[in-house]
Amino acid sequence: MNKIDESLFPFHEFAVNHVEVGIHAVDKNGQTVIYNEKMKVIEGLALEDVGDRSILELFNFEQEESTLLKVLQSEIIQLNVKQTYWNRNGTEITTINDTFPIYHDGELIGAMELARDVTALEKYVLQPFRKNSDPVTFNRIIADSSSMKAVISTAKKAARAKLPVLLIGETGTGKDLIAESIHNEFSPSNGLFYTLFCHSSDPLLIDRLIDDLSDIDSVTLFCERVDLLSIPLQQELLSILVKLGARDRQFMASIGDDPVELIASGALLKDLYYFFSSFTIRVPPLRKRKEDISPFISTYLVGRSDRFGSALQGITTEVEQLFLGYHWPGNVRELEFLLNEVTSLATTEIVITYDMLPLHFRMKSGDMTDETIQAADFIIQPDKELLPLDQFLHEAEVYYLHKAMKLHNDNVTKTANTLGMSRQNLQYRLRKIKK
Ligand SMILES: Nc1ncnc2c1ncn2[C@@H]1O[C@H](COP(=O)(O)OP(=O)(O)OP(=O)(O)O)[C@@H](O)[C@H]1O
Repeated sequence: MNKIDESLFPFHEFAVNHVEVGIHAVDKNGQTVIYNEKMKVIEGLALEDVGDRSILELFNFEQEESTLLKVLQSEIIQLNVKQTYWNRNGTEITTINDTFPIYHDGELIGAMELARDVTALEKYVLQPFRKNSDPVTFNRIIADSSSMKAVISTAKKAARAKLPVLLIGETGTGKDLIAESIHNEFSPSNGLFYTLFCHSSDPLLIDRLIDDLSDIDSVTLFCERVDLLSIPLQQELLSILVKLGARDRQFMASIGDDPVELIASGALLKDLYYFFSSFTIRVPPLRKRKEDISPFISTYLVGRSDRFGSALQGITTEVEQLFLGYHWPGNVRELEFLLNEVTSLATTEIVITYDMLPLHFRMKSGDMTDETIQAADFIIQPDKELLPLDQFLHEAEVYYLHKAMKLHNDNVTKTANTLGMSRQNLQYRLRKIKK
């Protein structure tokens, strides 16, 4: 490489780390060589996690599902490949990826993936419960479980009181749906429903909010996942909210974790929490209200049949058992995406059978159910053959991490503290055992 090229290295490095596109490059052995800032945000991984591990180890991909590996093997460019998954923070991410083989002096030296984050866009395009432009109301929300009934009852009180509301819950539990239903409870008198997507660290986000809202008197502002906003932007947001507060405006926000924990870890500004928390509504994860799974599926299938004439009417007992045993880290959204995937491939089938479930789901659900490994499996029995040590240690790790997560209600930070490891390390291990 000549001198002029070398002098451009700092520019290249700057561009790689500031561009709003995730970049992940691997050498021809599949080892990561470039992993930029945006990719870290998208995948929720730190560079230490990536280190010199191969991408097969890092992600919950089947070999044929990793586009980087596919391109390394086939040397064929892959364009516009959509991937949806849950990153280490439990956040659901949808990206559109372009992946290219990389050559030097005519020889293949690796592959590079460029990922565009389309999560926010995707959410609004792909929501079967948001038919056309119908406003979302409480009667759209599936709430058969007593815990969800209590949530809806508090949300209705909040709608009447018109005080700030903070919705707390894991990703995909239905916080946006509840916020919009609160707004529409007394529609049209509530005016505009404005969502501020806080997933972005764009410094102009708040400026745009001021431009959009300063002349509108009657509005509900919903700050979606305010805990994902940087602290300086949270500070800016708070001072704007205080200024905007005077007129006919309602404020709501959602966060993805316990507020005390978020404040302690520096992810949420205490004063912003106080601002929103006149009404706090905790939306339970789906694994804690499994009574909602069947009604959700029935409503989904009826909707699918009305709109696309699908013949599917239900699920087999085997699939139901699997769904009831699974821990649904992506909550209702994960269930909805799974049903989208299954129903889009169905033709004349009337019920969803185990064989119709995608391989990635069958593997995940099999690994993480209690029945897979029992404590007794670790006791040496005279009538049982000994396992190779590696296999024994692997099974013990799966068992121990699964139990530890359960004890802490699937809270990664708390489990990591108890096990004396970093959150990143635990996330990496959990992903590894899910394969
Ligand atoms: N109780 C429910 N009844 C019907 N649909 C639901 C329910 N809960 C969630 N959904 C559907 O699941 C998807 C995710 O819901 P929503 O966007 O409200 O979740 P969220 O908790 O706000 O997620 P995030 O924290 O990622 O913003 C949506 O398509 C929504 O329609």
